Amino acid sequence: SSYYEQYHSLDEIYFWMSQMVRNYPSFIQQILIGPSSEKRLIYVLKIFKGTSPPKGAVWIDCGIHAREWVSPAFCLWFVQHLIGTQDKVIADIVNTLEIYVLPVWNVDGYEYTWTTDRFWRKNRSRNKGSECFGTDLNRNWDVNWCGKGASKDPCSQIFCGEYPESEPEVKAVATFFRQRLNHIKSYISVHSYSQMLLFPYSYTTSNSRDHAELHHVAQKAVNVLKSVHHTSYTYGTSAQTIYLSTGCSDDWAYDMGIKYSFTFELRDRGRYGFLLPMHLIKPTCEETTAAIIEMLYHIVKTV
Ligand SMILES: Nc1ncc(C[C@H](C[SeH])C(=O)O)cc1Cl
Ligand SMILES: [Zn+2]
Ligand SMILES: [Zn+2]
Ligand SMILES: [Zn+2]
Ligand SMILES: [Zn+2]
Repeated sequence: SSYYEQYHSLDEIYFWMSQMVRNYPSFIQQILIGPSSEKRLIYVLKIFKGTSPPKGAVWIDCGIHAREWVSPAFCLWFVQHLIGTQDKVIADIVNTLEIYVLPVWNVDGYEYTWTTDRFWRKNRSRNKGSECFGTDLNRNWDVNWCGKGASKDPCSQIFCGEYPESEPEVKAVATFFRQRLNHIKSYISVHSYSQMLLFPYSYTTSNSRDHAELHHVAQKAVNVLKSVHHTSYTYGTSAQTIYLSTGCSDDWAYDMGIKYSFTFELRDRGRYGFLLPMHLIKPTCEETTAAIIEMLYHIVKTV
């Protein structure tokens, strides 16, 4: 099976990124956004094919949670698809918007799942006064930090960290966003598993002021997704659809003014869970790509 139908180690993904930049220097740039807590480098790829200045940017991150391996697999697939396809809709999008893709956010945790513990979720930072390592990078954001759905226990899988943005992986992305606030129009975070498309809020069950539009975009995306391989997704606000949680990246982005803020939970619903077999990478990436292109097409019409 092809390169894009396999899971790849961190070193392989670093090599893949350098190859993409080398092979498509006019379309792809590599941006170093900061070090991880173990001093590995965190890179974002910027994809743009336009000749006139971009009308805005969209952000897609993968691998915030280490064990969710299909997420980085999707980011690699998606970049390859943006570059390799002749699709008119995609051409329109990459000629108008810059696409920022972060293939592996939690680099230390991802490496750890390859070497030591396949089910690790958090990053690998040391916690003062505790034997337990790691903070949940999706509970460390400065938005109702460490309230419901997060824990102050360093040994918890949803440990919120010492303080908001205490983790270098979070600080790097937050800084990147603050430098580009009016430029970035959409935030999409890719997780697994449960087959859900979620949007703010997760820190309250109330609807956001943009609920109707976000609901519309999610509904369209889920319908397009289903049309590819008959995969059913649920969708709605995080708090109403899964659980209340605080300090999440999508809520932070939304409250910073990035209206089109979404979290994907890819396949499956629990049969394989985080251990999604390689032969399901292709259908998962095909359906998710179709859904995200539908969303970006809606967004590109609004800029
Ligand atoms: N805003 C959010 N959107 C989705 C989720 C679910 C993921 C599932 Se891996 C998580 O718990 O971090 C959690 C939050 Cl806080
Ligand atoms: Zn996750
Ligand atoms: Zn609704
Ligand atoms: Zn099918
Ligand atoms: Zn629409």
